[in-house]
Formats: sequence, C-alpha cells, structure tokens
Amino acid sequence: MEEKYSYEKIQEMADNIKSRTSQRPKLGIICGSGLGGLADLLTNSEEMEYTSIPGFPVSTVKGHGGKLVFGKLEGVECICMKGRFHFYEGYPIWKCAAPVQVMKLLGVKGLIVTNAAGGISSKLKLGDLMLITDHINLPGVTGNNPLRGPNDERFGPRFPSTNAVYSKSFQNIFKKSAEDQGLLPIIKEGTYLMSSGPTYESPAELNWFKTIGADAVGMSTVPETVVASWCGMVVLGISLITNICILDVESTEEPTAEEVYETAKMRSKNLQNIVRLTEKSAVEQNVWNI
Ligand SMILES: O=P(O)(O)O[C@H]1O[C@H](CO)[C@@H](O)[C@H]1O
Ligand code: HPA
Repeated sequence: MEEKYSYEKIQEMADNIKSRTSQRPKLGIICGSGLGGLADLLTNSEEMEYTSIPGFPVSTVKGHGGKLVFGKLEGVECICMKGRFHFYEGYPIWKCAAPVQVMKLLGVKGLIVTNAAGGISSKLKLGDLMLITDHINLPGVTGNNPLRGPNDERFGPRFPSTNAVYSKSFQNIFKKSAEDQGLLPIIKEGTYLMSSGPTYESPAELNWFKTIGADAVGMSTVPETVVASWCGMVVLGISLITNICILDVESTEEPTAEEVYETAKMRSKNLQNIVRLTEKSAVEQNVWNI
C-alpha cells in the first residue's frame, strides 16, 4: 500500500510551486467534469502542469485537464485545479485530496469545490446548481476515509467534526450572486453522496441512496472537502446536475458521460458568472478572514 504523504512531502510540493510563481493564492477552485472553464475567470494567469510538480498526481479522465492555473479573480490571487483526481482512477483516496493540503501550505483560506452530479431528488432538474449543504461519505463510512492513517496536527486534529463543513455564509453569498444574475430558479440545495465509481449507480443503489437522504450523487468532492475542512478552510460546494438518475429498473434509458459533458458545457458560463460575483462579495465580506 502506498504510504500517505508526510507533511514534509506536501511542503516540498508547495515549495516547488512557490519557487516558480510569485502568486500567493488565498482562494482555491476545483473544477468538476467539463467545468474547466472556471479557470478562464482568472486574469494574469500562469499555468503549471501537474506532471511538472514532483509527487503531484496526474489526471487521467476526459473533461479534466491536468494543470494548476494561478491568477487573479476580483483582485484576489487564486489557484485553480483544472482537473481533479478520482478514487476510481486508481489513486488511494488520501491522494485524491492531497492537492488541498498543498493549497493549505500555499496559504489558501477558502475553497470552491465543483462537480458534475446525477440528480436523485425529484426537486432537482437537469442543469440545476445544487449548493451542497451536507454530504454522505459512503467510502468514508465504510472504511476508506481520506484522513485514515497517521495524523499530522500541523494540518488538523485527529478527530475533526464534519457538522458544518459547507459554509453557510459562503452559500448565502452564492445564492445572492445567482439572484443578481436572474438565476435563482436554478439554485437548489441538498446532500451530495460520494459513490466510488467508475460505474454509474444501479437503480437499486440509487433507491437506497434516496432513502438515506442523498439528493445528488457523484464520484468526487467529499475527500477534498473533508481534507479542506480538517485544514481549517472555508468551503463552498456546488454540484451541477448533469443528468437525472434513473431509479426505475424497467426504464430503457441510461446515463452517459456524453450527457454529463453536454450539460456541463451548457451551464459553464452561468456558473462562471455566479462564481465571479460570489468571489467579489466573499472578499468584501471577508468570509475567509484574510
Ligand atoms: O465529480 P466530477 O469530477 O465533476 O466528475 C463526475 O463526472 C464523472 C462521471 O461522468 C465522474 O468523475 C463524476 O465524479
Ligand atoms: N453518478 C455518479 N457520478 C456522476 C453522475 C451520476 O449520475 N453524473 C455525473 N457524475
């Protein structure tokens, strides 16, 4: 089993990055499938390929580039992950979230995590943006938590709570920003469940997830959020509902990666505009204490 990165290993990656850019990001953005366009929000941008950072994982999935983008958004220096790491790619779950620890050592205080997700709840429509208010860490509760293994208190405590990992004030700002863009009707709220993938879920699994309180399902986000919260970051989580889950085993329809990318393409600009406004207000309201 691959050994978890030590504090020193994470520090090495952060130092490597710092030696190559003068930017010192305060906000991190993780782009979900097909949502790499969020990186276009950054001005004066500089890019760094994941492969150029010793020890950094490498993206293997379509719709996920493989670089860090640094730049300014509404006057604040940001780091954007254009391409994230999923458990189903074969990485240990802690490694999927290790870039968040690197961000922490770069000085990041706030994190916007986005994803493409399937809608389980009947209140969710295709193309909705669901503010994640809570999550079900299915791999975590069944023994695969990103914080399993030695704990380094310099990042966070051994037994962190997960009661309020998704910031209410950040969510309120996002809602207000969507309202200012006339997009409030597509903003929903709910619980995101992480399943391991890469198979899309069976109707029986989806019906089970529904009974345990999941509104949307995806294959990411939770490891990154758990680690960000453990590290003391303020987190905003957003799921773009790219497909409606099929809960009826008699249905002849099935989910496809193509529909996921198509929906992501359709909403990409809307999400960018809301994120820009959110960032502006979050800075004005000093949501991250910077
Ligand atoms: O969660 P993100 O990275 O947005 O991607 C989602 O989309 C892919 C499936 O279509 C899976 O990787 C799932 O997790
Ligand atoms: N299930 C899991 N992951 C996903 C889905 C889904 O229906 N849609 C986008 N990512």
